Amino acid sequence: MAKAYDHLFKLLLIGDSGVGKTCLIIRFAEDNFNNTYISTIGIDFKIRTVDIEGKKIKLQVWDTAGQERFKTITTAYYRGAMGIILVYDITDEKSFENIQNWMKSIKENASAGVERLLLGNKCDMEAKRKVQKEQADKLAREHGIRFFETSAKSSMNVDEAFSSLARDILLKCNCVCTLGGNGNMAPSTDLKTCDKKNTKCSLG
Ligand SMILES: Nc1nc2c(ncn2[C@@H]2O[C@H](COP(=O)(O)OP(=O)(O)OP(=O)(O)O)[C@@H](O)[C@H]2O)c(=O)[nH]1
Repeated sequence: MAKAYDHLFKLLLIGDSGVGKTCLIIRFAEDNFNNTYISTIGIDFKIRTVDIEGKKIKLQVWDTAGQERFKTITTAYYRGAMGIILVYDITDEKSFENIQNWMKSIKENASAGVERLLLGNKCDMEAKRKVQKEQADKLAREHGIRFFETSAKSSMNVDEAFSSLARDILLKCNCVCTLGGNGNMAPSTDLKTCDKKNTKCSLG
């Protein structure tokens, strides 16, 4: 039977508790939004397949708990990710300051060459804005990564952000495939880099 996708990319969202990681994933995967806040316990994932450059890209998007007490569990998943999305809340200055710590955590725990993306979420709450777009633009430039302001509530830039990260991974074509292809992301060694540009991943 033909495979339903050309590539499987594993993405991970990190950032302080309450910035909207779960809501961004739900908006992206299910086009839904809920105002109720239920803090993530540990780790979870959702799936959506998108078309990029004529390829079917299955995105397995992992949601991590922002709370410090889950750090040991969540950092174990960094190494399996091809793309990591750092999220802050534009109405919460501390969550933006902490992006530096999340960057450090990526350096310590993720695979070298992992694609990163910075998101300033809750941009529908302009009246409560504490972080200016220029500040985040500057930070993103310093780290050589892309930046979007998003709203999981209004859906602004959500698809664009995920697609842009998927496109960057595809173009870079580290083309990391799962060896087992069973949809599980083990904390450490189930990934392989095939570094063939724009070819179909045969290992997935
Ligand atoms: N106005 C607005 N509220 C949002 C947005 N995204 C999330 N929220 C709200 O912010 C709260 C926290 O959202 P979550 O997605 O659960 O936050 P999280 O980052 O996953 O939090 P942890 O699981 O604790 O790490 C919820 O009450 C959401 O409804 C947004 O884009 N705009």
